[in-house]
Amino acid sequence: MTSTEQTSSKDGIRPVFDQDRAERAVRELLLACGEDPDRDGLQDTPARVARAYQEMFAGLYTDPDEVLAKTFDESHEELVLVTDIPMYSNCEHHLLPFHGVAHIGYIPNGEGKVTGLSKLARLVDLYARRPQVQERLTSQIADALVRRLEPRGVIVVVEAEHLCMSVRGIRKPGSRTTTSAVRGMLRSSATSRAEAIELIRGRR
Ligand SMILES: Nc1nc2c(ncn2[C@@H]2O[C@H](COP(=O)(O)OP(=O)(O)OP(=O)(O)O)[C@@H](O)[C@H]2O)c(=O)[nH]1
Ligand SMILES: [Zn+2]
Repeated sequence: MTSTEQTSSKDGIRPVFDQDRAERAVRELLLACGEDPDRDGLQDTPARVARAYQEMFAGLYTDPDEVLAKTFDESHEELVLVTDIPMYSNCEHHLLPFHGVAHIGYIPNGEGKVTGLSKLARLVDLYARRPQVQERLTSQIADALVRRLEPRGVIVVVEAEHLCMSVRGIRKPGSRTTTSAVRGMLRSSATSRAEAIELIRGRR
């Protein structure tokens, strides 16, 4: 394996982005499409596309546990819910974007493990910025929260439109996919789960 193919044992984190290799691949793709990568408008395209992928897949190179490393000593023991976090990802099947919003709720354990609200949005960004499927994105966010905050419960809901279903293939623009991942007492207690879902549904 080359260094770029290595996957660390921890949560799929990869060590580096290989800019040269990505540029060569984009140039090849343009050639395969019958384009001339040396014509005026395309000369800088391989480098631009490579940089764009580095940015869109930046979550491959970051440890999610670092995002949640700092916690606050707050004794809050009821639901904390952040809704409508904008989310942009790329489906790993077609490398086309899927985008929408994420809603994240958790019930702290009352022993001081409360995270900063922005960290929930950072966690969405980190996992979204990888080649993904929506189901895995949703459960990875939930599982990172379980791992680091040891909360009483977690709920993650992601609503997204997949461009691979809009601009190609079945071509159904506007269709939305909703996925959820529910852990702990938000899974075991129907009342707690219903309260969280009601707050997510009634947010506007
Ligand atoms: N479950 C799931 N499926 C996804 C996601 N993103 C894309 N897909 C689906 O992945 C599937 C890939 O199906 P394939 O039959 O291998 O590929 P394809 O011939 O391009 O499929 P079509 O999109 O139906 O044209 C498609 O049904 C996509 O809609 C995702 O996040 N989750
Ligand atoms: Zn797709």
